[in-house]
Amino acid sequence: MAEGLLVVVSGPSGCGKGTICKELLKRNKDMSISISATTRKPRKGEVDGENYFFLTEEIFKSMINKNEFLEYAHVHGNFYGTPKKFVLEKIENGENVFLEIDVQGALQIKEIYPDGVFIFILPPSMEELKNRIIKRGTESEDDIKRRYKNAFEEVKYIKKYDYLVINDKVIEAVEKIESIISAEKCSVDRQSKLINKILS
Ligand SMILES: Nc1nc2c(ncn2[C@@H]2O[C@H](COP(=O)(O)OP(=O)(O)O)[C@@H](O)[C@H]2O)c(=O)[nH]1
Ligand SMILES: Nc1ncnc2c1ncn2[C@@H]1O[C@H](COP(=O)(O)OP(=O)(O)O)[C@@H](O)[C@H]1O
Repeated sequence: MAEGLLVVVSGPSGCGKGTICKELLKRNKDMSISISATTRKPRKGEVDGENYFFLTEEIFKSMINKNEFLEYAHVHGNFYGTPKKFVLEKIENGENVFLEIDVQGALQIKEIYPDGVFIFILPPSMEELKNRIIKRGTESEDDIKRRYKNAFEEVKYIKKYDYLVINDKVIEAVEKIESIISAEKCSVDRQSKLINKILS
């Protein structure tokens, strides 16, 4: 069986990564999303084991020591990491897995898994980004400032990614990502086993 795709989605806070991934999962039953671990405190309405695994710094660090993360990074003052087991099992099983992670994590994944598909999301403008973070209403004023400032650092890494999707209308961004995945699945490199089978 062909391996599933590992799809990395990054973008500044408030650009709409979460919204887009949620919609993608709703529409595509063969996709799953990796649930990250974090030391950030849960936002109102966030559920442990659904949005994130909310951990203490002590437990997070013990997972680092046990090599249980595919990648991890310190972002906006908290630790975030991708638990290894879930992602590797799904991919081996032929399923497509999304990682919604920051640029530091994406670069680590690129080193160990260059076959991944790397997508960067941008809002239509930085003004709109600020409006979206404010409108979401989940962050303190200091955190909004920090996330907005970090956005300008994160966008410096866009060229490390394979694709850029602008999230103006959610549904259009979702459709673009679905098209990227369809095209990637048709790539010659990813189909060498199938080519051999057909030609044998
Ligand atoms: N490296 C890494 N970054 C992550 C992971 N999970 C989430 N992030 C990133 O951490 C940042 C903050 O996430 P979050 O606190 O949910 O805030 P949001 O981006 O404003 O929704 C975002 O850039 C996420 O993509 C992870 O497992 N690893
Ligand atoms: N295309 C869009 N147009 C308008 N608002 C959006 C759009 N995409 C997301 N939002 C809103 O912007 C806010 C931030 O989106 P979210 O998915 O939480 O971003 P991220 O996960 O990148 O931090 C949310 O309130 C969400 O409803």
